[in-house]
Amino acid sequence: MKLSFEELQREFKRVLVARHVKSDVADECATMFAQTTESGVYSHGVNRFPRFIQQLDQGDIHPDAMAKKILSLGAIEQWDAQRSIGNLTAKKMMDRAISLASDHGIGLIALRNANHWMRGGSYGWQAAEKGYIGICWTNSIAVMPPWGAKECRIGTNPLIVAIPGSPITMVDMSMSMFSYGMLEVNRLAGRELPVEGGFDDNGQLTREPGVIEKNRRILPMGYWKGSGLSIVLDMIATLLSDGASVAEVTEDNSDEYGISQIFIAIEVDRLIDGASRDAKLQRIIDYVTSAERNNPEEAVRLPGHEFTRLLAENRRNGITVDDSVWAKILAL
Ligand SMILES: NC(=O)C1=CN([C@@H]2O[C@H](COP(=O)(O)OP(=O)(O)OC[C@H]3O[C@@H](n4cnc5c(N)ncnc54)[C@H](OP(=O)(O)O)[C@@H]3O)[C@@H](O)[C@H]2O)C=CC1
Ligand SMILES: O=C(O)C(=O)C(=O)[C@H](O)[C@@H](O)CO
Repeated sequence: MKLSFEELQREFKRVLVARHVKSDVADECATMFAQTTESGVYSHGVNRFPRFIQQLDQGDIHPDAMAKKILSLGAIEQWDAQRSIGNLTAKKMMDRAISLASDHGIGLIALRNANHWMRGGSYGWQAAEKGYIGICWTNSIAVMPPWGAKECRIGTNPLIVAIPGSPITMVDMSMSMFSYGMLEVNRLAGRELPVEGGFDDNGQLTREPGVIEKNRRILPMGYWKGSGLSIVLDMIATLLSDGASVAEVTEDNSDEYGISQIFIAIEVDRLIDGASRDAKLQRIIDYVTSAERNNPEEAVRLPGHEFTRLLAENRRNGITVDDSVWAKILAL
């Protein structure tokens, strides 16, 4: 089915207000879920809303809580999210990193006790829209086996790197070959994965999303490389925030809450003039996209460059929402 931004936002807000979330908080949170969906990231917008409500109902998320600053070390600050709403707090933390970067050239916020932030790319994009390089990542509960193992011991810990420019270039990627959200998108559409995404119960590589969602033998992106990167991202977030690691979240908590996140903003405009910046970026873009194509029908593209088109299409034609997902939300 097709829905408008307003229909999505109104329904998300209704569900939140019905759970006694304050009207202004519900409004902002609903707007972020609707914006993520409208941008084409269905996995962590509309599709993930029922899971967010489940965590709110369980008491994992504290809707009245506000993040509080713990300490300040020049361009670095440590904050405690106090289990507040993940997407709202992440937005505030990137704003704070940008403000530090405008004073120091770079700003880094390490956040503990946080909740799932949904689309990590929202916060990288937020920095890039203001002219800053945005880098952020989060840890998670253990949902992926480390390279060589069968049992989940590491997080999908997505890493986001966003570069200001026209258009913004941004990688927003899970440390697994596919995020669980993208496995769900493919399963709901009845599609096989374009490449192997994990192992089946017999230890054979598989493209069946449903099998991997069930057995959780998801592949790290780049095999051992994604496994290693997931581990060091977890270590940095844990140390700088003095917060919980994937091991602690998994062994000590009843679900995925109390996680650790990093938000970095870096100044660009005082290091290079605008015309040189644009020319250098354009040269990179042209060089990459003019590579001889493997498949003549498929253009070579840069990450993040599709969002402006997707957003315009969704605004023009309405936003595609899976019927079963919407039915679940209407019943909340
Ligand atoms: N715990 C958490 O918070 C988690 C959150 N997530 C969120 O899930 C969402 C989806 O993540 P994930 O499934 O890893 O994303 P994808 O695998 O869909 O994409 C990963 C990256 O690869 C880029 N890309 C994909 N195809 C191409 C291509 N043909 N050419 C160039 N670049 C390409 C994407 O750019 P483009 O966007 O332009 O397609 C994106 O930057 C993210 O928002 C992520 O933050 C994921 C895991 C855990
Ligand atoms: O992978 C995802 O998608 C995601 O968003 C996650 O947070 C974790 O992998 C996990 O919570 C999925 O159950």
